Amino acid sequence: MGVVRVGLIQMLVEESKEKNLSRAEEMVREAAGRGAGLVVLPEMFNCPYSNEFFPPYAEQEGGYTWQRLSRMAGERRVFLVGGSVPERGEDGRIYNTSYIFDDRGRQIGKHRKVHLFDIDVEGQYFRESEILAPGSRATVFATPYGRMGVMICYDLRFPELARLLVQKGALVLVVPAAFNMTTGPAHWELLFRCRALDNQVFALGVAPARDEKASYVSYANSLIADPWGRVVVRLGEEEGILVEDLDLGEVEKIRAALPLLKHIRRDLYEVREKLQD
Ligand SMILES: NC(=O)CCC(=O)C(=O)O
Repeated sequence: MGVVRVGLIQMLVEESKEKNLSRAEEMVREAAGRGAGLVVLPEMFNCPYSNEFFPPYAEQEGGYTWQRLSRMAGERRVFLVGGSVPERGEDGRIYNTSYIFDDRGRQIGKHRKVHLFDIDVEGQYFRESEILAPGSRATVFATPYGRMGVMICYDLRFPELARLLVQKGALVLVVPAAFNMTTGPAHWELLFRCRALDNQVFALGVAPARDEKASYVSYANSLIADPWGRVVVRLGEEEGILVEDLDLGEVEKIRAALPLLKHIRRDLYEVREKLQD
């Protein structure tokens, strides 16, 4: 367990996949140049966040976007959580998928969004389930700094999934996301602080920059919450990169002083993974 310098990429997502990939590449290069060892991209970073775009943008694992991500990680020598992209699964269904690479460009993890974003609140309607299929696994990956878990956006609202990741050893929750202008101001920071505090971990939220002209407007505000439940740093609505050192030793220190995870009454209740495929 050590100190990891993270780079959170809050990039503008446009309609052109090629431009999005080039922008991601540039910003990953900049984050690496500033010493980041782990870099994170936002949800659907290569594709506008809208159901109509998911099928034409979907690619299979190992496809063009995957190869570009692998190259970014390997060339820049960073661990890379490749935001998320529409994935065409082996079953023909489309998933909202995050690929994770080590600093040699080798895939070391893959998370398919488990909870699909189907909401109808005043100011925001979305139904991912009309196009996307849900994943069925809790994803943790190993780094030289410690283990980390991945959730994609709406997944963050489910404390059971965060707890499963923590039970599997995650010290950091990495969350590529794209909240909107209704739920973002109300819940974004609160959710990150809660998941960080109730699991005593770092929680990283990485969103696209805000584009008022898009059909779905990202709240942006990429941020880091620490195991004490504080927001350490936060961006605004513009494009930018958050580079920050996380001392993962803090997790152990805070857990020793305030032993929440030890005080769980496993004789009364439990969170358990049920694998489905
Ligand atoms: N892309 C998403 O899953 C959005 C989640 C969101 O905005 C929320 O309020 O939850």
